[in-house]
Amino acid sequence: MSAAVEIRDLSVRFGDYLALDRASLSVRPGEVVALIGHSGCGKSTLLNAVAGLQAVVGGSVASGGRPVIGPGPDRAMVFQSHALLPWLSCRDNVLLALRPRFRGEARVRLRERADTALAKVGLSAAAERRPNEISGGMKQRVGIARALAIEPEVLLLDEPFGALDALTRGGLQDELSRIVEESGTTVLLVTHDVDEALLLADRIALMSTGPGARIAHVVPVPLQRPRDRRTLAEQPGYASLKHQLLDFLFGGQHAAA
Ligand SMILES: Nc1ncnc2c1ncn2[C@@H]1O[C@H](COP(=O)(O)OP(=O)(O)OP(=O)(O)O)[C@@H](O)[C@H]1O
Repeated sequence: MSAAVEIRDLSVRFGDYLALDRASLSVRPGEVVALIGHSGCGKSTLLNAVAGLQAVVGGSVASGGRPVIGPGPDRAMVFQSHALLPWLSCRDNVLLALRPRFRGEARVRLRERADTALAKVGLSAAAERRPNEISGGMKQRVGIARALAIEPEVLLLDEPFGALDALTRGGLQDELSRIVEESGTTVLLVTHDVDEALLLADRIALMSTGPGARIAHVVPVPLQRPRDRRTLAEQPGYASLKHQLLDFLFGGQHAAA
């Protein structure tokens, strides 16, 4: 079976600055891979390249065995800022993403799809509300509903909970974990949060610091699922894994491998 996402020797340059230098990562179908690394190392750049939003100077990205040459309905991105249109209701924001994906489907069917996606993230009651009438956490949920509604093969999450308070973030991480386990969607998640990575990921890709960043190590997370944040730390291996990740981030081992 081909990889869900295959990043091979990817290089990205911004003028004189070589941000990524031959970065490689393979994500298996249904796998959740978290990408962590220092601020500015190139995590978003890598994710944007997978989304087809970033020009590259070398290497390749494939999604489901097909070369990525631009954005496509097989990949959906959720950004840190929710990027909702303020004049549309939550439902209409989701519908906007759905229409080009399911062209030709009846309005009533599209609406059903939007409402199912909103229900998955617990927002049925807010379907008619506009973004300025809901909280930051709810806006981020709409962003996730919008991404899920197009039934992508790969969900690309760029620090989706970074702007939220700890309590809201925890709730959304639990929801995401449940949704991903139920749907079997492949996920590539950029995060700064080691605990988030350990809660959600099957493997954690550690990115070296730029210029010339690449994937320095990939660490498996063999913790039992379903994972519960309240008992996760008691699982055997948790403490040493967390240690290893913090060591990488703060122990000076983050230079290019
Ligand atoms: N459009 C651009 N033009 C010039 N330089 C850019 C551009 N986008 C990113 N960079 C540079 O490329 C490097 C990688 O940026 P990127 O946003 O991918 O890092 P990141 O790891 O996602 O950072 P953070 O964790 O802070 O969000 C940084 O040094 C950044 O300044």
